[in-house]
Amino acid sequence: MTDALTISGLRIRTRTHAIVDGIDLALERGGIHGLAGESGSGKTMTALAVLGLLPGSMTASGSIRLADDAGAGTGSTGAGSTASGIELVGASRQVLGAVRGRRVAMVFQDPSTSLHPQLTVGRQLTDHLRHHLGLSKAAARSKAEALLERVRVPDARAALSRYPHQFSGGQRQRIAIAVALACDPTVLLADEPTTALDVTVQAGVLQLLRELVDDGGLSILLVTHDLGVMSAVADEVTVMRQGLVVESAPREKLFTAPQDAYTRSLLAALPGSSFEESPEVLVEELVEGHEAGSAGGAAGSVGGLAVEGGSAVDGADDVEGGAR
Ligand SMILES: Nc1ncnc2c1ncn2[C@@H]1O[C@H](COP(=O)(O)OP(=O)(O)OP(=O)(O)O)[C@@H](O)[C@H]1O
Repeated sequence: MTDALTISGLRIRTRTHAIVDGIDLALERGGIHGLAGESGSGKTMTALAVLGLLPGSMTASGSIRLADDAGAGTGSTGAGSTASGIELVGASRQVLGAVRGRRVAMVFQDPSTSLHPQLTVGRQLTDHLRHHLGLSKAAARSKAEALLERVRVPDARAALSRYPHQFSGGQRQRIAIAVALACDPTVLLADEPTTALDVTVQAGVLQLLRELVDDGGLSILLVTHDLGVMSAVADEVTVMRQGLVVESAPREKLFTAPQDAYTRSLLAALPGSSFEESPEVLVEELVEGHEAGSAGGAAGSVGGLAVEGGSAVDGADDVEGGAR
């Protein structure tokens, strides 16, 4: 398999109707694939179907194949694993259990979903590492510190002793990403990972996702209703509407020559210029857009993003109330 994840003819149904009605999507290895579309179009259910986590009232059919990379992640998933990948639709609990967290991890809009409020960050990370990877206490602590450094949480060693509420929203999302990366997954499903964040920290988290992919070994399916977010970091973008794919294209093509009328209407709703080649340039544009957008009321889009200050990744998030 050349793609990290290949979705073909995916259908998700309730007893009465189709939520997702036969979609195809290929998540390229080492890329960020944006899944965009209006609320209710089926983006989240598509991501949940990858991990076999759909609500009990829904069933999935079609195919979701995860590349079965030799040496990737933490080893073979056993049953269900073939040369052409691991089929996840209809997979057994054993296969899904081996894939979840270890080969495919997920981060959500609200980082509290994956962080226990009454346990220190270090305890959560080390428990996770010891349970899944069987590391010794010392090795787990050392890897936990390295993970926090990888997601650019300042003063990683001290951060291990703190509780989630002692961090700002942006830092908490970074910690949730660290937990997700603990077992070196090959695929990260990120569902609106910046939507709940203050405008001053969104771009920094997006830039972190870009860096994690560029460092190698990780591919990201980025679910968001916000095409501005897509323009900043995605390599490919798939646009969904009412359970169907309306358009799928490389970022530049989608933003400069959208083929579908619905995509064009989404782009027309973006304030100002929304596409540039370089994420760094975009981060600057996003700040300018935000400043202009604050006056013009361009809610929830390109105009709502800004850097975190300093290195454009770290800094303001802390200043705003990071480690206290
Ligand atoms: N537990 C559930 N039972 C039945 N239908 C559901 C359930 N959860 C979501 N749905 C429906 O499934 C459809 C797709 O929802 P989904 O969450 O995938 O949309 P989305 O594109 O991610 O939008 P949003 O960003 O608003 O979450 C929606 O019509 C929603 O109402």
